[in-house]
Amino acid sequence: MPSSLADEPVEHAEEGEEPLTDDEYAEYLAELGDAWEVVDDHHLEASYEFEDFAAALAFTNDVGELAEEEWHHPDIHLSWGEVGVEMWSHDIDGLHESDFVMAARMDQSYAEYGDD
Ligand SMILES: C[C@H](O)[C@H](O)[C@H]1CNC2=NC(N)=NC(=O)C2=N1
Repeated sequence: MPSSLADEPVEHAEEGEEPLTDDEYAEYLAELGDAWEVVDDHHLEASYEFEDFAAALAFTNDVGELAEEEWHHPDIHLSWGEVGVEMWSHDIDGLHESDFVMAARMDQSYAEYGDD
């Protein structure tokens, strides 16, 4: 069973490394949930929906803990019932495999907020 993207380590971009091109990131994007899209070949963007503000805040905190653990941080927009996320590698001002790993980890976390 091939390892899923979420199981990959978050390895930061090397100094001077080029951002991924659309051909290079296509395979990673295909492994992410439907919430994600690439914007301007620069960053990943997703919007996750929740039943209320409290659930959206809890997810925001989960993402924040993940970001601190991996030292790889998204921009997060918290609203009532919705969390918007943007993910890219500041060091190379573009996309790196680590951004897709983080997005896959966020999808995994979101799966725990089922519509029960
Ligand atoms: C100043 C701090 O070390 C840098 O911002 C680290 C931590 N978090 C980061 N997060 C993201 N998304 N990209 C980075 O290059 C990055 N580098």
